[in-house]
Amino acid sequence: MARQRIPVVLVAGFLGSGKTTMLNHLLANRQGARVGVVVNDFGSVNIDALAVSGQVDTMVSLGNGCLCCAVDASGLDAMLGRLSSSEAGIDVIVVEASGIAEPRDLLRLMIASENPDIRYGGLAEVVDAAEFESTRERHPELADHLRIADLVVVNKADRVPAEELAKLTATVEEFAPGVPVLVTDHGRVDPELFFDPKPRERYGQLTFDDLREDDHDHSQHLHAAYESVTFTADRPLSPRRLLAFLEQRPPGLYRVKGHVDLGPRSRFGLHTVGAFIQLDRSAWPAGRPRRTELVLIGAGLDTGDVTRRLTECVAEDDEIDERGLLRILRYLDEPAPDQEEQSVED
Ligand SMILES: Nc1nc2c(ncn2[C@@H]2O[C@H](COP(=O)(O)OP(=O)(O)OP(=O)(O)O)[C@@H](O)[C@H]2O)c(=O)[nH]1
Repeated sequence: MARQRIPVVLVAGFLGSGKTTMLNHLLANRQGARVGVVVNDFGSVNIDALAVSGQVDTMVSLGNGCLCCAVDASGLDAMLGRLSSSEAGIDVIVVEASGIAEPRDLLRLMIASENPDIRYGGLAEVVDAAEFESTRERHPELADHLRIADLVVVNKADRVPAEELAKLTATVEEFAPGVPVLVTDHGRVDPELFFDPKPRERYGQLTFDDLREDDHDHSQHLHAAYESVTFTADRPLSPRRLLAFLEQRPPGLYRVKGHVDLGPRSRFGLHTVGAFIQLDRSAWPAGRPRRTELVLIGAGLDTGDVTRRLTECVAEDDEIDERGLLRILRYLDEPAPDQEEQSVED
């Protein structure tokens, strides 16, 4: 069985854009998922850590200094190592970048990590709608940040008239073509964009969440809308066409999760966040039908178009496209040669 890797979500944005507010919203609405948090704070007063410490399950602070100044990934890796250990029982890790951290450096640190228990869960860039123009003037690198984001959260929509907001959103989309943009206030984005809520355990001991039930912030349950598409196919997909779909993803597509049938070998788990694609290989569970089952999530998605494009990925014949398979296997997480022998043949 393939390991369940823990997604690591990066939350970036300039000072005061609403990162901590969004983090608090995610924590308050985590619906049973256990969230680990890494806060990259500055100075001696750990304000961000204090703001979230009331709700978080496991808190690891980076202490003084800027994460992006670290020469290698060892600092972050150690933090992620502690949070991803099986004893911690964490389902998702959120790294809140400091208001002056370079998201690109953070992303590099994350991707360079050799921790086998985690996977990249996406970079959300939080933008202050009310301060967008002035931030852009002071920090021209904002355009760069938007481009590398997997999801842009335009926050503080309550502080800007609708017309201005529409103009601003169009500017963001110009900077970051194809990147989904969610407009919200007080960081109210749906946690499902980042992690999967867990069904609450009803038997046995009370869970940590049951004990903390009263802490849940019911006033913040509204959140910015997104679309999702479920796609299933009983015939294998063409690896070549699926790869083309993933590499030229439909505008607004943020996340893909599920598993795909690419011909008579293994079952491929598929996770994508923005442009990041990861496959892992496992055997088909006994007694379960071999079929592709995917959930696709995005903002501003043309759901009909997504379904149509995926339907076109279904292979026309039973011939195995070995070359196409090789190309898509570039995204395989563990291309260990001996796995070939372990795969289940029809
Ligand atoms: N009106 C309004 N205020 C907001 C919204 N989101 C956050 N705020 C406020 O904006 C201020 C900054 O929010 P934070 O969440 O601390 O921002 P941050 O990005 O974590 O800030 P740094 O850690 O300094 O980079 C706080 O006073 C929030 O209460 C919003 O949507 N609307």
